[in-house]
This record gives sequence, C-alpha cells and structure tokens, in this order.
Amino acid sequence: MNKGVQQHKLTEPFITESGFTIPEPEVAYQTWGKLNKARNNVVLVCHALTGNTAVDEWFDGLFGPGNTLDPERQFIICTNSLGSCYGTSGPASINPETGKPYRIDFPRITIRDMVRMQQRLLDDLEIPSIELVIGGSMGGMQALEWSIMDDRPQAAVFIGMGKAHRPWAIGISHTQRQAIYNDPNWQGGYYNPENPPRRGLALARMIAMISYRSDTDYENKFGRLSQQGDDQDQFQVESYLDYQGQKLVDRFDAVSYVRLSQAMDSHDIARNRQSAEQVLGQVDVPSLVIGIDSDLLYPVQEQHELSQLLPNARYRELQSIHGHDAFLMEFKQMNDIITPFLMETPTATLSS
Ligand SMILES: CC(=O)SCCNC(=O)CCNC(=O)[C@H](O)C(C)(C)COP(=O)(O)OP(=O)(O)OC[C@H]1O[C@@H](n2cnc3c(N)ncnc32)[C@H](O)[C@@H]1OP(=O)(O)O
Ligand SMILES: N[C@@H](CCO)C(=O)O
Repeated sequence: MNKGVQQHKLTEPFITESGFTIPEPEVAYQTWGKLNKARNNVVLVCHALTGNTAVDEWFDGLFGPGNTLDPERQFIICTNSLGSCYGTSGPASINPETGKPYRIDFPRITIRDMVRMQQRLLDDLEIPSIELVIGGSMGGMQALEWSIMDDRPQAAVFIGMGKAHRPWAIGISHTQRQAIYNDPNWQGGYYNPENPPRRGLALARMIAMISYRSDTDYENKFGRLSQQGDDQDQFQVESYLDYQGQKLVDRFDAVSYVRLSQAMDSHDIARNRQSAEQVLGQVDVPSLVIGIDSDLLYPVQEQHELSQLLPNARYRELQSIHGHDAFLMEFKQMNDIITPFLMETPTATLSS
C-alpha cells in the first residue's frame, strides 16, 4: 500500500446496481492540500483501469503552482475505484461471510457503482461541492457519471472516452478477458491463490498495450530491431510487450481486471435512463472534453460527439504519437489546455 493512503470504512453496507450487498465496504483514498473553510476547493481525480490513488505519481506533470492540480490552493482527492485491488472493496477483499477473499464471487459492478461509492466517501467527509472532477479513460467515465448523478461538480474534464463503451472497445476488452479465462490456472475464477492466472493476465495487458499506443509510437521506439530473448532473438516490441505483461502481473489482480473491464463495458450514460441527448442535454456543468488525435481505442469522434451533446462543453485535442495513453504522458499540453478552461470557469475558489 502506498504511503499516504487512508482507509475509510463506510458505516452502511453498499448495494451494487446488480443487487449484491457488500456488508463492510471500504474505500482507500489519498489527498493533497487542505480543505478550505467553505469546503469548496475540492478536486476529485478519477483513475484509469489499473491506476491507484497515487495521482502525484501517474499525473505528476499536472501538479504544481499554476498547473491543473495545485495543492497550494486545492484539496485534491483520489479514491481507489470499487472493484480495484489497491485498498477499496474488490475481488481481493475479504468476504466477511467466508473469511476468504471474494475473488470471482465479487459481483459485476458498473461505473455508476464506482461513483456511488465515491459519493458515500465524500458525504462522510462532508464535502458539499467539487470545484473540478477530472479523469481519463475509465476515470473519464466516472467523471461523466458524476456530472450526471450529482450536483456537486462545478467543472468537469473528460479525457479519452465517450458517452458509451462502443463495440470496438468492448471487443478489445472481451479479448483480454478471454485471455484470462483461457489460462489453465483460471479454473472458472476459482483458482488456487498460489497459482493465479499469470499468463492470462499478462496476455490481457499485452493486448491492451497495443490498443493504448499507436503504430507511430511503436515504429519510433522499436522499428524492426531485435534483441536477445530467453531462448532466441526476438523483436524489441515482443520483449517490450512481454515486459509490460509481467509488470502488470506483479502488481494487479486478475479478477479485478475482469470486473473493472466489465464495468467499463457497462458504461453507457443512456442505460436505464432517457436518450443520450436528453441525459447529456441536462448537464449544465462547464465541461472540457479532450480527445487524443492518435487514440485507437476511443477515437476522437467519440469526444467530438460528447462535447456536442453537452450544452456547456468545449472540445480540445492532444496532438501526440502515444495513442490513448497520451493522457498519462502529455502533461504540458494538458496543463496548457486545462488551466485556461479553469481560469474561465466561474468556480468558487478560482475566481475568488
Ligand atoms: C503500484 C503501481 O505502481 S500502480 C502504477 C500506477 N499505474 C497507473 O496509474 C497506470 C497508468 N500508467 C501507465 O499506464 C503507464 O505507466 C504510462 C502510460 C504512464 C507509462 O507507461 P510506461 O510503461 O512507463 O512507458 P513505456 O511504454 O515507455 O515503457 C517503459 C518500460 O518498458 C521497458 N522497455 C522499453 N523497451 C523495452 C524492451 N525492448 N524490452 C523490454 N522492456 C522494455 C522500459 O525499461 C521501461 O521499464 P520500467 O517501466 O520498469 O521503467
Ligand atoms: N494505461 C491505463 C489504461 C488506459 O486508460 C492504465 O493502465 O490504467
């Protein structure tokens, strides 16, 4: 667990959209800066699929005076998402009924469940207003649901996602889950904890890493260069993907990966509501929708569409060879785009 992570036990059980009760829900979170007297200088950052609460590590370039995240002025908070494996209730948490980790018995969850869990934490922390909610990818899906489900956000930034997970992204998620299910160690999700489905999870990450980057990025990084592998010469890109797969296996839980990717597939702001036009048409929060010109997973048409459906939104684009993951890398461009938006947004603490 990262230094600075706080564990918060919710007083009431948490019931998922699917009707499953988590009797002793916990939320892990981290904060930076101080809450002001009016308690309205809160910036809620929502992390992506395999992220954790350490915003200062994976959004480090957004921190600093005059940047998007400024702990001198803001109270920045990030919770580990429901279903993840960095401290918030998820498949690796202990099921009080059995005394063992839930694993595959942890239910399917949705992006809205994640938001409802965060709402409960912010209620307990007595936070009445959110100056800014921001996130990319799965984090952007949560930020968007926040702006629909809660009237606390005063401004919102959505990066690299759209109003719903489209079949292209669902298909890529499905392929990754199949890689996990097809690992002989998976055993329908009831695997021996000593023998988790490492190869399946590694393969899932490799597939994902192709969808997160771009042809130009890989061409520039690797070309057709080879290097010595375990038993033979291999292309550098092969070695890189093997490495990335292993790196995730060393830090992530396979069932969390399955449940979080299913949650992303559930993302559809129109689900069990009115049409997307009607739902988004009612969101009057000043919003910035950021696309990435090389994003293969969530192409910029999705962010254009979102910005057009939100009445108070503007669209900006990152120019990057890095593909979808650019939102975790192109910090200068992001600050240059986001800080003017914040300056023009009449939120309580920025304009005072
Ligand atoms: C507990 C935790 O740490 S959680 C960390 C939080 N993680 C997140 O929030 C997820 C979001 N982060 C990410 O997705 C990524 O870290 C990103 C997008 C920010 C950056 O991606 P990276 O993987 O660091 O960058 P990149 O694609 O250039 O890969 C660099 C790594 O590949 C390795 N690599 C590069 N070329 C090769 C090769 N040919 N063969 C083998 N390995 C290679 C590098 O040595 C480097 O290794 P390191 O990560 O151990 O330093
Ligand atoms: N690279 C991100 C996922 C892309 O949104 C992560 O590992 O969380």
